[in-house]
Amino acid sequence: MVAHLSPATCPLLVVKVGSSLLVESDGSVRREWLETLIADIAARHKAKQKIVVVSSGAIALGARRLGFEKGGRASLADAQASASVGQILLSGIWAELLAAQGLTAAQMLVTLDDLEDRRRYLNITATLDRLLGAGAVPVLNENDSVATEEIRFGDNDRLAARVAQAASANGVVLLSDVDGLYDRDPKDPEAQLVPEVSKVDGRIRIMVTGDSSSGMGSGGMASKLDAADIATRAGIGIAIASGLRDHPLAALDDGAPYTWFAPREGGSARKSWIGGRLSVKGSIIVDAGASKALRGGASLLPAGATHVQGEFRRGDVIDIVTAEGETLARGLSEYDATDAVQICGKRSSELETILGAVPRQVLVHRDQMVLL
Ligand SMILES: Nc1ncnc2c1ncn2[C@@H]1O[C@H](COP(=O)(O)OP(=O)(O)O)[C@@H](O)[C@H]1O
Ligand SMILES: N[C@@H](CCC(=O)OP(=O)(O)O)C(=O)O
Repeated sequence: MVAHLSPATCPLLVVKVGSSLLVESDGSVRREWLETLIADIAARHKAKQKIVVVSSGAIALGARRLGFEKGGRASLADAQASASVGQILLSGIWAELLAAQGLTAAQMLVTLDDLEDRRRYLNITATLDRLLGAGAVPVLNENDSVATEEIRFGDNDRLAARVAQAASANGVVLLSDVDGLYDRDPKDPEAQLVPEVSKVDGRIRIMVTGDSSSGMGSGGMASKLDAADIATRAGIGIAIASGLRDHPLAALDDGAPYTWFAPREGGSARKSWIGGRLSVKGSIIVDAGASKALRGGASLLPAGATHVQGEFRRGDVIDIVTAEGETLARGLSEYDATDAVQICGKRSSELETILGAVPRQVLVHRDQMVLL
């Protein structure tokens, strides 16, 4: 098996399947193709690789049955109603086809909020762990019918990366309608596949254009790069590969091309959870001295802060931003914003006079902070 994704190097793999692969343009399920993917999953399961599936397709499937236009994406209400109809069909198909291979399907529908709230995140972790331990194949999707616009992932690429973190997976494969990341719009005949990426930076992001090309998915290549950034920071490698072939996982073993985003060294699970958080409640602007200290691994002291923005509570995730506007770090605030405003720029010895009791000397502790 291809080394990056073999059971030996990757005992737990997340497989994400895009809408365009699962649903035909007439709204029917690509059942024969899905049977070939599930045969690949069963082969890996037999080789002792645990698999978690992230399956899109609920909105695309449901929209056609409700007679909605624009693939059910004309409004949030359409998308939510479509997802309700589509999800029950989608889950049924996964359960049926996995059972045909002797595998037990387990459905989990999660929202962005579920993965961003620490307690619920840990609950998801525990459930995944128990299911995988019992030999089931968890099939996840976003709980589209309840998630509001503000708390939606909207694409399953980033969801797959966050699920990989929650499951402590070793690798992710995003199956799409393209062989991987190209160095420019893949419609350009000069476009070349990028086989490996060590860091998702501006040089990589500039290669990507537009939204979903199929019109059925939502994220396009940009959300796959976001997913790659989240996963690799958590020490999880991620592949973007084509699902247009039958047996798409076996095809990788037989030499089909793909783009590999290598996992980054270091970083604890807690820190990667902080770094991957998508909803940030506020920010603290810091001076040049604090920027330097933070880059050197120090905690953020009130003395180095110049401004506080947003309304956050102690324990919320905030960004730490330089005077030039660069987001330097993300971390858990030790103070409510109202208190943080008062101690901004003050020396440690002054804190008690300002706030009365001083439970903590730092605004953000280095153990609760990740440099970006
Ligand atoms: N540099 C690029 N390399 C590869 N694909 C790109 C690039 N820029 C834009 N794309 C587009 O991104 C599409 C994949 O995203 P999307 O349609 O959302 O897939 P899915 O539904 O599988 O999540 C490709 O089909 C391609 O048209
Ligand atoms: N949760 C949505 C999928 C979101 C989405 O479109 O994802 P993708 O096709 O992977 O870009 C659904 O099931 O329809």
